[in-house]
Amino acid sequence: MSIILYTALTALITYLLYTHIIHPLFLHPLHSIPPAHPTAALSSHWIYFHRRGGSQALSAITAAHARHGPIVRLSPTEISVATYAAAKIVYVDRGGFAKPKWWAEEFITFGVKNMVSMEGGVADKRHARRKRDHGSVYAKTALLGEGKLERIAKQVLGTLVERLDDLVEREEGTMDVFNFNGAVNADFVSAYLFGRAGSTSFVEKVVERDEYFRHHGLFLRGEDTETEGLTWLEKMAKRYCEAVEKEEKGENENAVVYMQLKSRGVEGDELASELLDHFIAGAEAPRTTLTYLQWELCRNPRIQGRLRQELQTLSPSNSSHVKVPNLKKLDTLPLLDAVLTETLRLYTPTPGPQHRITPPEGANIERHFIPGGTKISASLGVLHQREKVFSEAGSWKPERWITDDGKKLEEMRRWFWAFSKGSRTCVGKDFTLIVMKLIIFTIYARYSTEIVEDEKMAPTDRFLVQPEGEKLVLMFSKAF
Ligand code: HEM
Repeated sequence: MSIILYTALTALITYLLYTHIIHPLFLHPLHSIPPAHPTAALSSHWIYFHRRGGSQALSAITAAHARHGPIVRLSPTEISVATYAAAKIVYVDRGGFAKPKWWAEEFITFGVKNMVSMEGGVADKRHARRKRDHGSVYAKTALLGEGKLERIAKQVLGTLVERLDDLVEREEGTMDVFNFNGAVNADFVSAYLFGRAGSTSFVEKVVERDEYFRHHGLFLRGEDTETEGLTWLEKMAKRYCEAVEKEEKGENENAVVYMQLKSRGVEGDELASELLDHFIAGAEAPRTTLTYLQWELCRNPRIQGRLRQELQTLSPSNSSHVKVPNLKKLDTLPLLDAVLTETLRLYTPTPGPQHRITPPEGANIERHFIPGGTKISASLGVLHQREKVFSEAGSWKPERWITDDGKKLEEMRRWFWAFSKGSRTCVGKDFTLIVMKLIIFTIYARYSTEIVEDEKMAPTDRFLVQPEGEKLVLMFSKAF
C-alpha cells in the first residue's frame, strides 16, 4: 500500500472515529446526560425503532427514566426530562419553548395553521394572538355563569337519558360504551362550536357517529389512510361552518366559538381548521377518559356507590325529564372531582412526549447545559408515574385527591399535567372537565354499571390513547 493511500485511510478512519464515536460520547455538549440505551448517544436508531408505526415509545422512555433518573438522552440530539422543575422550564417559564416545525405541522388541517399547529414560543406572535382571539369563551366563569352550557346540557343530556332508559327498559341494558362516550361529548362540543345548525346528534344517529370515528381513525393511523381520513373530516367541518352561515342573524349566536373567532377576523379555512381541531379534541380525549372512568367504577363498586350518593345530593330527576344541576355545585363535588382527576392521571389521554426545541441561547436543566436547537420533551404519562408524589402510582386511587394535607395536595397538583401547563395549556380544559362531570352525573346518579366484556383494555402507545380493543361492554341498571 502506498504511503499516500495509507495516510488517507488513517485520516478517514480517525475522522470517522472522531465524529461518530469520540465527539458524541465525550465532547458533545450532551455527553454527560445518561443515554437511554448504550447506542443512544451515537445514533437515533434506538428511539426510531421504538417509534416505528406511530408509537410514542412511552414504555421505553419510562424504563429509561427509571434506570437513569430525571434526564436521559434519547438520541444524539434529543433528550427527555421527567421532573416538575424541568417540565416547568420547558413548557411554562418565559412562555415555554417552541414546538419543532415537523411536530407542529402534524396538526395542520385545510393546509393552514390552527392554534395547536403553530410553533409558539416567545418568537411566535401568531400563537399568542390566536389564543387571545378565543376571548373568554372557554373561561370557567363564562362556562359556569352564562347559561349557554346549561341550554346545551338540557338538550344533550335529555337525549342521553332517553337512550339509556330505552336501553334498560327494552334492550336488556347492555352496550359498548366506547364510541357512545365519544358521541355524547361530540354532541356537547359541536353545539358549543357551531350552535344548533351545525351540531351533531351522534347519540341518536349511530351510523353518522361510526362514520366519524372510522374516518378519524384513518386520519390518526397515518401514512396511506391519512388523506382519506383528513379529506372526510375537512368536508364535515366545512358543512358545519356553512350551516352556521346559512342561519338567520340572532339564531347563529348559539354558535359560541364560531362567532367569537369570526368577530376577531378568523375566517374561511382558518376558522374551519381551528374548529375542526376543537371538535376532534372534544370528542376523542374525553371518549377515552370516560371509558376508563366507567371501567374503574365497575371494578370498584364501593366507590361507584359512594359517588352515586354524592351525586344524588344534587337531587337529580328520576323521571325522563332531565334536570341540569347547578354547575358551580357540580364542579365542587369532591369525589366526582377525585375520580375524574385520578382517571386523567393514570390514563392520561395524551401521555407521550410533548415535543419542544430549546431556544437559540440554550437552557440549564437538571444541572446540565442544553445547547440551542436540541429536541426536548417531557412525557405527561411519565410525570404521572412519579412514585414519590403518587404512591402506588400504577393503581387507580381517587381517594388520594381527598386529603386534609394541603401541602401534599399542592404537590400532586403541580405534578398533574394531563392538560399540560403554560402558554400551550389545553384551551378546552375547563369546558371538557365540566362536560364530563355533567355526563358522569347524569349516568351515575340514575344508573349503575357492571362489566360485561372488558378484554384488551390496555392503553395503546399512541399520541391519543385508546383501550387496545376499542371496546368496553357494560350492563346498565336503574339505580332508583
Ligand atoms: C380529556 C380532554 C382533553 C385533554 C386531556 C387535553 C389535553 C391537551 C394537552 C395535553 C394539550 C397540550 C398539547 C401540546 O402542548 O402540544 C392540549 C392542547 C389543546 N387542547 Fe386539549 N385536551 C382535552 C380536551 C380538549 C377540548 C374539549 C378542546 C376544545 C374544545 C381542546 C382544545 C385544545 C387546543 C385548541 C389545544 C392547543 C393549545 C395551544 O396550542 O395553545 N382540548 N390539550
